[in-house]
Amino acid sequence: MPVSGDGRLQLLRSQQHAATAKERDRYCRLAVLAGHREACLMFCFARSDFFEDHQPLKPFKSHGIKVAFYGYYYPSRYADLIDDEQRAFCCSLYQFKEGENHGIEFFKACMSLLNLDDAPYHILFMPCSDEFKYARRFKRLDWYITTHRPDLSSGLYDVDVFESRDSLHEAKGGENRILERNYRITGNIEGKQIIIVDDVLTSGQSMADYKEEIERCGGKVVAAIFYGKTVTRPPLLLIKAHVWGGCIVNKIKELTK
Ligand SMILES: O=C(O)c1cc(=O)[nH]c(=O)n1[C@@H]1O[C@H](COP(=O)(O)O)[C@@H](O)[C@H]1O
Repeated sequence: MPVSGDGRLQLLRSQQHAATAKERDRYCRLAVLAGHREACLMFCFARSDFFEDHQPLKPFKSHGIKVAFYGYYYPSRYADLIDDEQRAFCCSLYQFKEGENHGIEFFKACMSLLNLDDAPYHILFMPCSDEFKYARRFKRLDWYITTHRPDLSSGLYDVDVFESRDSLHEAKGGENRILERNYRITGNIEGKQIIIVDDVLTSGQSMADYKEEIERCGGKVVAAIFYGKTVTRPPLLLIKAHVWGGCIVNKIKELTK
């Protein structure tokens, strides 16, 4: 039976207030079956285990190095489609970006996963849109590394962010955008084993570009850690196929019981 616009909205609201992940999953599936477009995204965000290639705190290889991230980042346009926990994580990520959250827990959690046993390692932070934001974002991790981590050294001052540029995600061209390098590596990183630290991993283009520049200056990049990884958004058809497929399989199971 077709579900009215009001009915679809009701299903969507129900899932937003669902008490458990199981309930949320059920309401999301119902809303997808009822034809609600936003429910597809909600379902996809609620079930990253189905739709994401990489999970938080599970290292993977990319561009020949080990990569780990702390949690998923949902851009603000998706704020209404995520749950409280996801929203709280994004909020902590914004605070990290603004230098209001020191990021030490994130750093410790991701570093311990890398299982690197050939210390010392040198930490290089990803240059961002201007030198003020760069220092504000990373200065407390720099403090933590220099005061508490004899196995590491901090390269906060190895990088000179010499001019401001637009935020990368306002740059046109998607993954094919031309990255404008607004920094130079001025410290001596020759022969050092480098771990890159950044706030968000999206396409991986910035990481690859930074790695190239670090290696041109004689460093060897072994790993990269990120506070968040931007969630991927698969085609709606794929999400619908997943939900409809599951529904059909369940029906067949019921009928053949
Ligand atoms: O601050 C940004 O420019 C930014 C906004 C955003 O929504 N997502 C995002 O990834 N970024 C930045 O873009 C860089 C990663 O983008 P990719 O090169 O696509 O992996 C990171 O340095 C982020 O700080």
